[in-house]
Amino acid sequence: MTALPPQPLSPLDGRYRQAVLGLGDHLSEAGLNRARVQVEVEWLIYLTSHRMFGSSPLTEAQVESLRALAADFGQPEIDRLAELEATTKHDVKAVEYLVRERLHALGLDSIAELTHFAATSEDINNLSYALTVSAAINEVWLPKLRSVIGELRAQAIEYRDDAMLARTHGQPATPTTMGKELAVFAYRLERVAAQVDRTEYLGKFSGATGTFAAHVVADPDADWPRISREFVTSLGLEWNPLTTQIESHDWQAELYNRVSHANRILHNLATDIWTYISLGYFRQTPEPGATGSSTMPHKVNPIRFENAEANLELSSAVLDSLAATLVTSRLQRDLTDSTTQRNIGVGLGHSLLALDNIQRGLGQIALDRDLLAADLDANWEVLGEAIQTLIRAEVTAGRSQITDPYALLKELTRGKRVDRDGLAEFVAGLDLSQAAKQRLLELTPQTYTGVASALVDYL
Ligand SMILES: O=C(O)C[C@H](Nc1ncnc2c1ncn2[C@@H]1O[C@H](COP(=O)(O)O)[C@@H](O)[C@H]1O)C(=O)O
Repeated sequence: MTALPPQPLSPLDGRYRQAVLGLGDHLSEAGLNRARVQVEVEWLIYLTSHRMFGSSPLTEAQVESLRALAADFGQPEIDRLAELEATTKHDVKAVEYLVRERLHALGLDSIAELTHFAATSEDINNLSYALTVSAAINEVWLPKLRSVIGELRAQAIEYRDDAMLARTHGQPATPTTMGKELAVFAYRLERVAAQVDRTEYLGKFSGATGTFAAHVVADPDADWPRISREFVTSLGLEWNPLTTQIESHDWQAELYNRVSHANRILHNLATDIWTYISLGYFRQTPEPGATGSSTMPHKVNPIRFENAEANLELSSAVLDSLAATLVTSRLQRDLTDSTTQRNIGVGLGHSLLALDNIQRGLGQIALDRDLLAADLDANWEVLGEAIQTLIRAEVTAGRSQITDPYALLKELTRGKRVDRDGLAEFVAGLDLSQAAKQRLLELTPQTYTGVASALVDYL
C-alpha cells in the first residue's frame, strides 16, 4: 500500500474543520506566533516611545510597518518561522529573529538589541496566550454558547405552557412544562457564561525569575514594576505582579474549569433531549436527502445530540487535564506548560463543535403535543401528591379529620394505575370540604403544573 499524502490526525482538522475554523485563527500554532510577534513589536514600540536607553520614538510609518508584521502575518511568515526554528530549536527565539529581520528591512538595525529586551520567553508566551485565549473565548466560544442559550430561551418561551409528565428516577412524577425544563438549562448556562465573561486574563512581564533582575542592571533608576504594569495593561490584560518565571496560569485553570462546567451542563441537555426524542416528545424533522440508518430506512437518528455528547466528553477531558496540570511548575519553571498549552484549541474545539451540533439539533426538533397529552392522560396517579397535600392543609385548618393522608394515598396509588374516574370516586368519598373536593375534581395531570409556565419569566 502506498502511503497517503500527509493527513490531519485530529478530526477537528479533518471532517469537523468547518465548525471550528474560528478557533484556529487564534489557537493554532500560527495564531500563537502572530500574537508573539505582536507582543515583541509592542515592547519595541513601548521602549522606543519612552526613549529608553537613548532610543528615539519611531515615526508613525515605522510603527505601522512594524505592526503590519503581526497584522499581515500569513504564510510567508509561517514558513520563515519554520526555517528559523529549525536552526534555533527555540520557538520564541525564532520569533525574535523574524522581528529583527523586519527591523533590518526597515533600516532600524540601531534598535535591534531592544528586540526581546530583558524578556524571558515566557514574558512573550504568557501575554500571547492571554491575548489569543481571550480572543478565542470572547469572539468565538462565548458567542456560540450565547446563541445556543438564545435558541433554548426561544424554545422555553414557545413551550412554556406545554404540560409534560416529569420523570424523577425515570418514573412518572409531578408534571412540569417542556418550556420550564428548557428554561432550567438556559438559566444554568447563562450563569456559567457570565462567569466566563468575568475571566481575568492575567499577564506577567518581569524577566527570567520574575524579579526584574536584568532590567535593574540595565537601568537601576527605572521603575520596572510600573513599566511592566503599564505595558501589560496596554495590551488589554490584567497585570500579575508576583510570579516565578511563568505566569502562574491560575486564570487559565479557572477558565477551563468553567468551560468544562458548561460542557457538563450541555451534556445533561444533550442526553435529556435525546431521551425526550426517544420518548417521542420531540419529533425530529428529517433533513432532505439524509439517511438515518444504513439498514433501517424508517429511522431518523438523534445524531446531533450524540455527536455533542461525545465531543463534550472529549473537551472536558482535555480542559480538566489542562486545569489540573497548568497550575504546577517545578521551582521557578518547567516546560510542561509549553507542551500542554498547545492543546487549548483542542479542548475548546471539541466544545465548540458540540455547541454547533446542539444548535443544529435544536433546529431540527418539534414538540409532539398530542403525545405529551396522551402520556399525561395515562398517568392520573401523579395527582396522589396533590390530594394528600391538600388533605394535610385541610386537616391543619380543622376542616378534615383524615388521619395519615400520605398512607391513604399510598394505598391507592403506589405502583398502581389509577384513572380519572377512579380518582374522582376516591375524592368524592373523602372527609373534605366541598371547596377542597371541587379543587381536586377540577385538577388533571395537564393542569397540575403549579407555576411552571410563569417560572420561565425568571430567564
Ligand atoms: O527565555 C527562556 O527561554 C528561558 C528558558 N525557559 C524557556 N521558556 C520558554 N520556552 C523555552 C524555554 N526553554 C526552551 N524553550 C522552548 O520551548 C519550546 C518547547 O517546545 P514544546 O515542548 O513543543 O512546547 C521549544 O521551542 C524550546 O526551545 C530558561 O532556561 O529558563
